[in-house]
Amino acid sequence: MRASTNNLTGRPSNIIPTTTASAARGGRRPVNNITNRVVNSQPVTRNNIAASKTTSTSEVDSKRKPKRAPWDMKGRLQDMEMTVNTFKSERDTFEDRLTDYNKRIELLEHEKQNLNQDLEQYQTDYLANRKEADKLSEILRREQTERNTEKQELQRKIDDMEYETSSLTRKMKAREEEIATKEEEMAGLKKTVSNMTSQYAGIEVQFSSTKMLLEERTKEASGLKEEVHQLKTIITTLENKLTDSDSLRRKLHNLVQELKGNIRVFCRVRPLLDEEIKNNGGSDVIHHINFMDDRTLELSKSADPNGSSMSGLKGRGGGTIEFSYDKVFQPNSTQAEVFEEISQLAQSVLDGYNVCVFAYGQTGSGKTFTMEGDHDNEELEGMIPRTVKHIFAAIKQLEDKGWSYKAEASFLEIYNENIRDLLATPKEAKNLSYDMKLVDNKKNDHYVTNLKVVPVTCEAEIQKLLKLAQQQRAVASTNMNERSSRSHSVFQLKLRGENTKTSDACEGTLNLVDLAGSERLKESGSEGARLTETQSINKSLSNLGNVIMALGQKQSHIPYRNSKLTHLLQSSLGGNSKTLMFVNVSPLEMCVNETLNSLRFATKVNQCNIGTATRQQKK
Ligand SMILES: Nc1ncnc2c1ncn2[C@@H]1O[C@H](COP(=O)(O)OP(=O)(O)OP(=O)(O)O)[C@@H](O)[C@H]1O
Repeated sequence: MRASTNNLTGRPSNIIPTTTASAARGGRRPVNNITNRVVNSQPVTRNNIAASKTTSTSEVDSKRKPKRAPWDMKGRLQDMEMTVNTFKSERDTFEDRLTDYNKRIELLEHEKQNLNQDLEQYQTDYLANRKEADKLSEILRREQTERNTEKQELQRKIDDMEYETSSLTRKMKAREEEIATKEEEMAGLKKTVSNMTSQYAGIEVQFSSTKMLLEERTKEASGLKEEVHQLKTIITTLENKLTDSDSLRRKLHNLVQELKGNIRVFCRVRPLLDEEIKNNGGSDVIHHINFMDDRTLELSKSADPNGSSMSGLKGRGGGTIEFSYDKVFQPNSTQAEVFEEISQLAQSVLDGYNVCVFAYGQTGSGKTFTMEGDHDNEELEGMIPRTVKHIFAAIKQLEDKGWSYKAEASFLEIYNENIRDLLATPKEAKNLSYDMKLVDNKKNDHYVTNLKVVPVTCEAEIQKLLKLAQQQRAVASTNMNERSSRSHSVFQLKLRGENTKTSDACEGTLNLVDLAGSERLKESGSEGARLTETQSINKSLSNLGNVIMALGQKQSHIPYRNSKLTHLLQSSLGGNSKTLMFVNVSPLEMCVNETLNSLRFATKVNQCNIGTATRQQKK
């Protein structure tokens, strides 16, 4: 156990050295004082003693007066005794002082011990304080970190707020400007309002007068309404009458057609081609043909010393002759204009009629152009593609009325009285023979054995077939035309319609025929194989004429079987069908004799009444 302490030094309170009593009384004793005191105090050493002894001996020597004679032994003994005594008393003094010093050393030792204890205590305290200080600095560090974070957070908030403040200030400024503008506007508006108010007063006056006027007009309008109502009734009646008259017109149209024998003839004169214009001195005027109106043309011919015929009067020289047809198309007529005139026929096929369209004329007169045209140029497309387009568009429209149609197409040519399938490739057609056979004995419907009949659903499919056929058509050259086509081509489209709403059904066939060139043997200058071709063509064309004439004259025997062409078209030529013949005419003056023949043939055909077309209804 440590002695109880009463001061900061930790020295036991009961041990107070005399030398430090005053310091102890004054509180904490400074260590330096002790050190100083120890340093300043004289240490008890032999030298010190000797010094003090020396001092005492000299003092004794100074008292030794007078100096004793060497013989004075007694005196000298006395002196010596006195010196010994002096030494003795000095020794005692030194011993006392030594004792004193020892005590002091003891005290200092004790004090040193206390100081060491104090030092230990200080060190312990120091360590404890150090630990405490570390703890506190850790806390302080943490606190600082937290405070820093808080400070940063607060700084951020301050920044945000500053930003917000600045944007609000900006907005406020903008608002202020807006307000100023609005105020300006308002001032303007106020002015306008006041202007308008004065105007309004004027308008109000006007309004009341207009109101009165309106009342008058309303009265008038109600009268007019009544009138309109009456007029509407009249219009409805008229419309009904119009519908009736339209159907009457159709009836009359059909009646006219019937009266005309259902054969119509259109004449088309082609324009001069570029090369021909050059040869014509750069002019496209056709001098020998005069167009009187859209139904009549006049052909003139200068006197011919060789005596070619004009009006059948051989050798009588030049003159003019007039020809009239259902329509005459001049050289500048477009394909679209021509088609417009035959579109009704296309419609008739859908209604269940057989329709036959021929193109007749000499080589190079424009038959193929009229029937097929240019497949790659929509504007120049001929009657076949246009009819097909028209039919498929009409089929689509008729769907709403409950009609659905099935269509089948075939395309053949008759060359030298032989049939060739234009839709079959040479490989497909190899070893096949094409003959005409009756579908059944009761009817005159014929079909061609082995002929490719392609079901078609759209115009595009037919266009493909037409292109294929065009590639395959036999084109032979003659003196008359390099692209002369020496065969008849027959495009056939069979349509079968059914109406789900009315249970009606019908069947119609469309025949579009591009006949071979009609030039006479003499004009064509043909020889050898060409001669045979021309003879064959002439034979079938003249037989076509014979059939039409026989039909017109209502003969009991119609010579259909005399040629493949008439045989094939038997069901489409006659009372049952609507027939149209294009007579194509060359504009070349050198071809005037052929033109005359063609026009005469067409006139004969036009004069025929081949019967009444009947709709082929199926039940
Ligand atoms: N209306 C027309 N407009 C412009 N060019 C035409 C017209 N008619 C015919 N042609 C042109 O005249 C030339 C002869 O016509 P196309 O070949 O049609 O005669 P074609 O009577 O069919 O002859 P072929 O008997 O040899 O078949 C062709 O170059 C054709 O493009």
